[in-house]
Amino acid sequence: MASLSLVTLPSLFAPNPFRFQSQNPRFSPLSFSHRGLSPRLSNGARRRPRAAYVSAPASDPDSGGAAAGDGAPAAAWLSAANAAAISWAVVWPLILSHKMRIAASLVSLVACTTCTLAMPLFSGNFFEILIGRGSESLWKLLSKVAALYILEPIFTIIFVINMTTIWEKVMTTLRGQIFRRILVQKVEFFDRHKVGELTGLLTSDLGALKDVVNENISRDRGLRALSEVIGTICILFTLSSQLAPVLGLLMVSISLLVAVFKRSTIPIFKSHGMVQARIADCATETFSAIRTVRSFGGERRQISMFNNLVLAYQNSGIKLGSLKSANESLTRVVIYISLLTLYILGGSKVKAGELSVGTMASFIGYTFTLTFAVQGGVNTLGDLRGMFAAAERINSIFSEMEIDESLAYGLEKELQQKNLDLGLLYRESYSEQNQAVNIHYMSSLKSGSDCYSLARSGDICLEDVHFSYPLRSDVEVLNGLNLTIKSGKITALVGPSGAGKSTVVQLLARFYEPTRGRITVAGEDVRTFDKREWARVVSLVNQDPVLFSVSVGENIAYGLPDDDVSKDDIVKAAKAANAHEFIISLPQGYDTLVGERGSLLSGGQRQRVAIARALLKNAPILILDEATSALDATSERLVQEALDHLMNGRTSLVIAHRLSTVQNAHQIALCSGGKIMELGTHSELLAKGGQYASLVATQRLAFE
Ligand SMILES: Nc1ncnc2c1ncn2[C@@H]1O[C@H](COP(=O)(O)OP(=O)(O)OP(=O)(O)O)[C@@H](O)[C@H]1O
Repeated sequence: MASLSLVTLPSLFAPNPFRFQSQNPRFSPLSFSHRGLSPRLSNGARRRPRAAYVSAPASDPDSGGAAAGDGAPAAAWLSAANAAAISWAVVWPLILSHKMRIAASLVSLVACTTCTLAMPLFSGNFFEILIGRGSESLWKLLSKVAALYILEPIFTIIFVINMTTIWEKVMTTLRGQIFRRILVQKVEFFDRHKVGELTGLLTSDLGALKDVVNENISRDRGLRALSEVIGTICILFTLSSQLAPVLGLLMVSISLLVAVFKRSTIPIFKSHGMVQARIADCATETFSAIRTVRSFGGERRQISMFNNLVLAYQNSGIKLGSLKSANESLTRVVIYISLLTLYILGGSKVKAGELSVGTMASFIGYTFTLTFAVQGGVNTLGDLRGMFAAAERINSIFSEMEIDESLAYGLEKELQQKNLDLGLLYRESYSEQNQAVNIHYMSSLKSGSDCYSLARSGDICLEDVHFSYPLRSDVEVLNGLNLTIKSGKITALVGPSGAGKSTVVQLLARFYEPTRGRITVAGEDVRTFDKREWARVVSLVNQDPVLFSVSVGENIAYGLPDDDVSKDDIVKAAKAANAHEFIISLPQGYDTLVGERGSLLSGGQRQRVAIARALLKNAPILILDEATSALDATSERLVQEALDHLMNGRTSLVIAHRLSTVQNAHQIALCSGGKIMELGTHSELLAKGGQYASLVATQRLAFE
């Protein structure tokens, strides 16, 4: 992923040039950049900044990834909307794209296995020479052994490097794919799944997939174990068809033992893993709620909770250890019994002159090779089981996924305009027919400039809007809401708690779409615009704006996440938002980090940074959802001034509980029971003596 690289221009900022550095790699998923595009002018056109203070993401993750086969056009995601995220059909083409490395891996695998399997044979010859029966000289044999000792590690290195590289690349692509597929899901998907669940999917579940190769490329594991088992059995039957079955029996019993062990430990492993996860949960919850813990004196309770979990973890760990040691001992017993049988049978054959001492010695060597290889192979099977379980978990989450088509297609269209050949990850599902459907869908979407000019000049109308949240589809939150938000004017939306005001905001921001009715701008249904374009024309500032844990400057620049933003533009926006003064008083000015979710700033400061971000975005439609409700009088005044500046000339919808803050709005709409019950100016509604008037009375506001 590209990190947010920042261009500094010493000539512009001398003598103390600002040095923005990407402090937080988590910021980097800002993807699909418009590198080189510049902030919009008021007419929607783009302007190139004089100097890029905060640049767009340094490299487009998709273009960068495309080289590694990493990247999927949104249309391809769509065509694969119901395809499993992890399946052979997905993974196999990714593996096959590294043909040279696969060939190198296979050749080196055969070569290093041959070296390994040749060693017991040479040991046998060694003993033959020692007892004077060998046909070659000792030094010649020893030089062959030395050559094996040199070659085996070299082939092993080639095998391990190639296998690791192939799998790392495949996993990088899969991670990118899954992240993108999550990112274009409908908002309700994020209502349904916890953040921890989704991050777990990208980290531990995909980690299990990654480990299956990383942990099985060593000797006696995975493919090497398999090739050693096959090779050893062939050699043994060639050496002695009578003794080979003894070792065959040994192999079967060890496999059974390890398999039984693995099965018996599954529940303990599971509970061990679960307790581990609960320990992590407990620690995260305690530390993130440390102020609540302190204020309630809850330290003892948290300590005892943690101790109980650690104790449970210890007990399951000890149980696992005991089972492991039992398995080890049993394996050894089986090896010893086999060796004893081999000594008895083989010894008598050597004595009778039916078997050479060298062959007998080789057999003993192969006993160990086979044992370890079989044991390793069974362990690999266990890991594979874990991998399939992880893939199943990932696929089960994906099976519920519903791609936000309008967002994905918008993204696809943008990428196509940039002539980005991303390579298709879901080739098998990206048929010509799919492409035709996608192109048709995309061409029916209105262009970005249409969207911008309509949003600048047209009224927004909510026409007979009905809505239920997908997770509570039986409860109708909005039922037939009609409202016209006039272009360039301020409309206030007020009403009792739970009336549906924030829901209107969510629909206007198109986080959700109405279940019935429509929202139009200048008469055009907003669904005819792709969501990326729509997002550019709507600015949303709410009560608790989320800042990223990067610097103040970068947070403001996020108003235009795909553009190179100049320092001048950032400062201008900050000044207009009444934020410049406090920003320059911070230790590193615009370079000061704001902490997780902006926790190192006060509520009012966060709010003003968010307003500066919205000012930089310069969107024609503005939505303020309780933007000043959490502030004290001084902050509120500063923020209100900034908001007045922001609202100037824009189509604004303001939601406020404190009616004093909206009395000057051009029109006030009273929402109740999912409908607009009253509409007019403050004085008109007061004169009407309805619900608004009684709300005003309740708040004891002496307006006139
Ligand atoms: N994501 C959601 N999923 C399901 N129901 C929701 C969701 N968000 C809100 N609701 C429900 O929708 C109804 C309207 O909520 P909404 O937040 O729009 O009210 P509001 O008028 O903004 O209230 P307040 O003034 O208290 O913020 C409430 O009953 C709420 O429980």
